[in-house]
Amino acid sequence: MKSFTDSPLYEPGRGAIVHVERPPVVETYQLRKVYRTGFWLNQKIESLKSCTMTVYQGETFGLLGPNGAGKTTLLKTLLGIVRPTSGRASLLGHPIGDRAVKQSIGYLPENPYFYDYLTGWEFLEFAAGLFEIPPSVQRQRIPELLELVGLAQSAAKKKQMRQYSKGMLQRVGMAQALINNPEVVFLDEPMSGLDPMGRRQMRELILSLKYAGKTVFFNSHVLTEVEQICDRVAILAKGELICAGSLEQLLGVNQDIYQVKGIGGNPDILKRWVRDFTFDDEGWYGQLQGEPQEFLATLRLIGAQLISMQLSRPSLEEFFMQQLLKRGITQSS
Ligand SMILES: Nc1ncnc2c1ncn2[C@@H]1O[C@H](COP(=O)(O)OP(=O)(O)OP(=O)(O)O)[C@@H](O)[C@H]1O
Repeated sequence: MKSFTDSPLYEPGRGAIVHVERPPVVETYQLRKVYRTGFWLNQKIESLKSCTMTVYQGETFGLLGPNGAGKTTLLKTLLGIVRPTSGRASLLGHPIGDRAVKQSIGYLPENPYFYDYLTGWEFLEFAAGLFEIPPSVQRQRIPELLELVGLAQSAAKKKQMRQYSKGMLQRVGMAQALINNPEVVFLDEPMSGLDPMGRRQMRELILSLKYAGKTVFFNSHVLTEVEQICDRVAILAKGELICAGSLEQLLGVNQDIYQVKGIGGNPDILKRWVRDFTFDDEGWYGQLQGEPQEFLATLRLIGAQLISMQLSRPSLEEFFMQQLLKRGITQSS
């Protein structure tokens, strides 16, 4: 597979240059963050190294990377929670940290702290109060949001949050991130701790935000979900942005390799045509080696039936692992 870094769209250190007509919402230029730790603050941890990237309006953008890559640091820097050591960044055209922008952004932290003794409803009223949303608007918006995130009104009104499951807390957190009807939503590991059904609902919710024209920027380890919902992704490793682009740009479509699946026929003949030939109750499958037309003619001759034949491309997970291995990263920190 051709690496994205070989493509003309890629400039080392600058990530992808994608010509999109939409205005940029997030822009960073050589952003760097060094944490100082230790008793004398004499130990340095370089969490972000010269990070330059752009996220455009209306995009669903996924930031990927192993543990300790610097994803949360980047998100917190954009939100003005962490001060960059050097470099520049802007959010909705304003320098990061500008208070005027905070009205237009929503944020779901990775490990949110909720007030245990408040009900979900009371917590949302509290969050709405921070944005000075009038009570009449709150009365309409809170039930709408609860419905959107799939949390029952009765649970939100009656139960204190210390009695909530991880999934319920994540839903309240998401409702809180949307309370001000933000233009840009930052989600740090939104799928974490959710069961398959919860992940699916979160995925649908993120897609509904995208269709509503919001820009969604999220960090995730769940690459299969990212592959299904993101317009563009970037990979961060050891504080460095190693690539960024749309899934087509990063994964490409390998024109030569077809994944084939079928039933029947003589396995000995099929093995000559199908690499990694595998056979189970549902039939046989593998990668076609040879001319598709000749293969189809052979199938007719041996009485086999083709179920599917698709151009293959690596999954995002395979691409992700390749990129890390290329840089000698075999373990997360
Ligand atoms: N407040 C801090 N003080 C010192 N070091 C920090 C601080 N916050 C993060 N770090 C370090 O910076 C590096 C990047 O951490 P960060 O949390 O940004 O990574 P991450 O990609 O979000 O990881 P994860 O996927 O595990 O959440 C790590 O080595 C971490 O230990």
